[in-house]
Amino acid sequence: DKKCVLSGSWRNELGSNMTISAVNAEGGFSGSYLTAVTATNKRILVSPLKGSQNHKSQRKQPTFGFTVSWTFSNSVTVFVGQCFMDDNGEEILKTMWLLRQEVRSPGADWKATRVGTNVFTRIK
Ligand SMILES: O=C(CCCC[C@@H]1SC[C@@H]2NC(=O)N[C@@H]21)NCCc1cc([N+](=O)[O-])ccc1O
Repeated sequence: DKKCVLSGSWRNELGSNMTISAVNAEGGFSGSYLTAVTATNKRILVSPLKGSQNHKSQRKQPTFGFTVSWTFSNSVTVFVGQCFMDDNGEEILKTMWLLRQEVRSPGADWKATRVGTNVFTRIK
C-alpha cells in the first residue's frame, strides 16, 4: 500500500512551514524551514535544513532526523520522527525536537536546551 514520502511541503501545529527536497538513494535530503515562532526578538528568516531517513526503498513509514541551523539566531534544532500514513491515507510526521541556544559560559549550559514535539501535515 501507499508509502509515506518526506519530500514536499509540510506545516506543523505552530504554523511553521518546511520544504524537503527529493530524498537521494542514501536517504539524504535537504530543504528549508520557516518557523512561525522564535524565543528571540529577532526577525524570523528562512533557515536551511539537512537530514536523513532510513533507506527509502525498503520502508513504508520511515524514521528520519534533520537539523535546522537558524540563520537569524545563534541556535540549532534537531528533529527526530517518523512519517506515518494516518487512517484516511494522509501522511503525518510525528516529531520530537531539541533546541540548543548559544549561552555565554559552561555555567549556563544547564539552561541551553529546550525539548518539545511537533506534528506536521502535508501542504497540498
Ligand atoms: O528561536 C530560535 C530559533 C527558532 C526556533 C523555533 C522552534 S524549533 C522547535 C519548534 N518548532 C517550530 O516550528 N518552531 C519552534 N532560537 C532562539 C534560541 C535563543 C533563545 C534565547 N532566549 O530565550 O533568551 C536567546 C538566544 C537564543 O538563540
